[in-house]
Amino acid sequence: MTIVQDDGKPDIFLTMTCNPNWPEICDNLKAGQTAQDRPELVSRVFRSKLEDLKEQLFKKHILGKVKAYVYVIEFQKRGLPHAHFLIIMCSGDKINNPDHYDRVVCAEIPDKQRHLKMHELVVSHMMHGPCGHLRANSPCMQGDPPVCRFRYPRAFNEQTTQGHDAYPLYRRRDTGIEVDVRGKTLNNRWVVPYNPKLLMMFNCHINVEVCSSIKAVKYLFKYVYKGHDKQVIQVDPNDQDVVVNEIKKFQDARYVSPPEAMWRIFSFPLSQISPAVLALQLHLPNQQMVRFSDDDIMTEIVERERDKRTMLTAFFDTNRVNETARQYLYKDFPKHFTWNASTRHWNPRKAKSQRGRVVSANPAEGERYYLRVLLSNVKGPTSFEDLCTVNGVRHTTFRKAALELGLIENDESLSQCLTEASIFQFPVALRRLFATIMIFCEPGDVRKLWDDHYDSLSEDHRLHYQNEERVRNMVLTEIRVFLQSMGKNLNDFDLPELTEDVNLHSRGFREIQEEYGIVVEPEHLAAKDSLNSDQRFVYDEIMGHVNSELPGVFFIDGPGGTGKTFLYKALLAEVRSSGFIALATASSGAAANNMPGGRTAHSRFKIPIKLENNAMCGINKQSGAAEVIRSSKLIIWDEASMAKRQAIEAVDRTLQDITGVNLPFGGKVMVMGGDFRQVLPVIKRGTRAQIVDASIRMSPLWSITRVMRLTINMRALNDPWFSDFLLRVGDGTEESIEGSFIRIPDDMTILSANRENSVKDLIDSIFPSLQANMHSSDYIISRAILSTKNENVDEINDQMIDMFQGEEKIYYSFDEAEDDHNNFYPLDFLNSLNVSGLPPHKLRLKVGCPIILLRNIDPSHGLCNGTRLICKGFQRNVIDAEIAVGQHTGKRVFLPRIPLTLSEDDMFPFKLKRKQFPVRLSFAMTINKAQGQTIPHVGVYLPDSVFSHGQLYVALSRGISRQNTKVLVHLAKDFKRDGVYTSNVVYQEVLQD
Ligand SMILES: Nc1ncnc2c1ncn2[C@@H]1O[C@H](COP(=O)(O)OP(=O)(O)OP(=O)(O)O)[C@@H](O)[C@H]1O
Repeated sequence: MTIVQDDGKPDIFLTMTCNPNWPEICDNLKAGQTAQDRPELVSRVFRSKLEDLKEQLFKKHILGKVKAYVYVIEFQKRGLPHAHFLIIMCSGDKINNPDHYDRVVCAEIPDKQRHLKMHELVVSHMMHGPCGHLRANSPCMQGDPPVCRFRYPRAFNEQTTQGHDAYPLYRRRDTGIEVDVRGKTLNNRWVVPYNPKLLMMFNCHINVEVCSSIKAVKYLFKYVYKGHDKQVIQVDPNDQDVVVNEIKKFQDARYVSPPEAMWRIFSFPLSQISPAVLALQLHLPNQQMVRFSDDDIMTEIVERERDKRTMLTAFFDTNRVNETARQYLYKDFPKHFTWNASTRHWNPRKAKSQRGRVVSANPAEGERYYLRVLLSNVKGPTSFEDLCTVNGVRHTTFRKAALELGLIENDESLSQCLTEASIFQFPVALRRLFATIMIFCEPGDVRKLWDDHYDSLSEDHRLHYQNEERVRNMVLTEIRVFLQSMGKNLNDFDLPELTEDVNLHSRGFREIQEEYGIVVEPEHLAAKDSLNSDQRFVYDEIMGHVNSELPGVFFIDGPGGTGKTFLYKALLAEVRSSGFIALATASSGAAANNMPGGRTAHSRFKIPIKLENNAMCGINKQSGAAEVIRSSKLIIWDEASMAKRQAIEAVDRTLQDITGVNLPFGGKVMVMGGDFRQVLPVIKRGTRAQIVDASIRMSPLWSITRVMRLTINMRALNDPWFSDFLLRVGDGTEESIEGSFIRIPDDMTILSANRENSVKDLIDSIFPSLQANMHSSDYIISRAILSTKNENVDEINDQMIDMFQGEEKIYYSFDEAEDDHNNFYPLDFLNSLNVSGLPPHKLRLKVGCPIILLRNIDPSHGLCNGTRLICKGFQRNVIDAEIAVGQHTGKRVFLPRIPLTLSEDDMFPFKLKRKQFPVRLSFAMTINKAQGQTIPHVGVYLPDSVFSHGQLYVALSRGISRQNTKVLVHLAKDFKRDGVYTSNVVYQEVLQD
């Protein structure tokens, strides 16, 4: 599954068409013959060119290192042979942004004077059409009115951008270059995208496109569907130089159904495809397949077959007598045993391993399906009965056993979740859980859940009040608050009516009440007296504006650790303690959680997800959301450097509209803060220029913003050398070699002679004496290892949970491909997907281990994407956890399983729905998730270099000292220098004034 872990996306789609004028063809034609008269010659030459092309692509890595590919060759009955390739690159060479697209693909006609040969090749092979009004009868013109089905002529385009469908919109500048093709004048709008090197080498039509979505796979497999001639699959995960001549090893692909083939692309490394996959029999007890002829007698058949072993029963038998066999799943058996069909025995394997696949079963088949589910998860069963026995209890059906093991979903799971949570006896947390279930878990019958669990939901109130109605109203009122903070109303659900508002303070707008309800911590109020000189200056300036009701737009520019959050807390406490409203917002939930009453800017201002030009936020002028803004004396927006300027501009326009004041942000005192050295706004597959352009610094608002700097690093106060080093890394001024490689000080590095040992060394240095400290939340939460990619993070988390003592709880997700009525995507395939942003299928936890939340469950109560928690207890359908960071530290919460789907639906050609607890382990986490957090003992694990602006700086600046920050870099083998170097990406253009 390495490919999907990368990001699951194929990178390049390439089509090569035979050139009938290749000398290898022309020179072998007899007088008067054309290529069409010699199909066998054409086919031979084309295949040999194809071998050359593969050599270039997969051995010489001309477009980057290739991890896997699949191709289809079409020998059309008429027309020229051609081949389509779908190529997946190795993780370091993934084609992820338009700058990279431009290095691989060109869609312009080269200048004739400067690149004559290239110019001629493009004109001969890469110009589409003409079609449209230039040639209405071109075969590509279809529909009514007819349009070119390849959408030529394309629009001119100054720079490459990401299109909405599978392909990017390549750069096609209006250069004025025009060429004559088939009697018409064409320009860059007609160029079929190509790769210059390949075009030069192969002198034929060779279309190269970057696939930015999996939808391209569907396109490719259309050809397999059509039953065309051949297709070959190769996946090479270990980059072994396996010499395989697929042309010789054609496989008739007509019988491979497309999803199955896609599944193979995603599932199997080459070594596992090449030997045929052994289909493992699957049958219920005494229901194996039996062969007989028409004249066989029934009783004899039964007698003959009764004791005949099948692969499955022989698997049980082997497990009974062979202890080593018991460590394998049925599907993995062929890797270690060979099946002897005549003796009907599994014998220990001596030769190369083989891959097995249990014959598929559809959920509609009932028990056979559940048998398969059990076999896919339970190791070493010795009989059908043994498979049905869970924790010593023998179940009567496979379904019940699978249910008991948590492998399939219980229809009653939501009700059980509440029952299990009620055991912990935290009625407030239970009410929050009830609201969470209503919002996220799609319960079928809310009223029944309410009725069944009312006693536990109301337990605490019933102790104090006798009046039934009042108690019910109190419970409902509280649930309403949770619902409202998540943007929903009580009336949206089938619940009893609230007959009296028990909350006497809730007159007026809820948003206003909430703000007035924020408790000012004495510690924050006192913070103004311990501000350093920089902080004091900024504080006085801002409070001067607040007190004199003067408008003002500020930006507090401070490197990580210079006390921005500390200062915000002091400002918020001061304004609030005087009885005024101060709104605390931040770009990320994690940063919002660091401030009392903090909300994400998106939820506070209702910023639209799609930010068109001149967008406005979705706040109604008469609403509480508008009123609370109008009433506020101060607005803070932390991490504004991470927000898109279009979002900030939308807030500016909206505030002017709401307040009716024609001044920036409606004349409010707006305090933004952040650090441009840290991660910038996320633009999916954006170019460097697009990312930079999205920064607030590029906004017209920047010119009226007063920038104030904090320079004293309070986090690393005791280690001035370290804070200077961090600044040099962030500013990109640390001395570098080979462009961007900087040296990590020797005492901060972990030596990486051997990958496995060095990872262990890193873990030991960040989590020393783990066994003795495992149950100290402070110890656990003050440490983390950061890395760039999920796969590296998973590697560490897997090791750490093994090291953690205590009973392991495994939660399996329930996965489905939505609307997959034909069961095209087998469950094992869905389960095997490990996708960033979704929890794993197999979630392994232990009491005391740290986890990180992957969704905004209830941001105003501290449960947002990125919140770190500590596991306190497990039930089958609920996790009991404690918030471990931010304002809500110590709060107990119950987490239910919730259905999660991928926000990017172009990741797979189907919609994956995974029902799982929305958490991952967080001994290790990605650098982006750690932004804004102080992690006193921080490890930075860099098996690959960082790839975006500010990542290395964010990782290092989570720490507080050189001594407690450790970096592990896996250096390239050919890197021959003293010391450890790693790449540091800094976009200078966002740092310079
Ligand atoms: N004036 C101060 N007195 C004492 N401690 C301070 C002061 N200012 C900041 N600190 C402490 O320094 C550490 C870093 O401060 P803070 O988290 O506010 O920095 P930041 O600029 O918000 O960092 P980042 O950008 O990385 O989130 C915190 O532990 C904070 O409590």
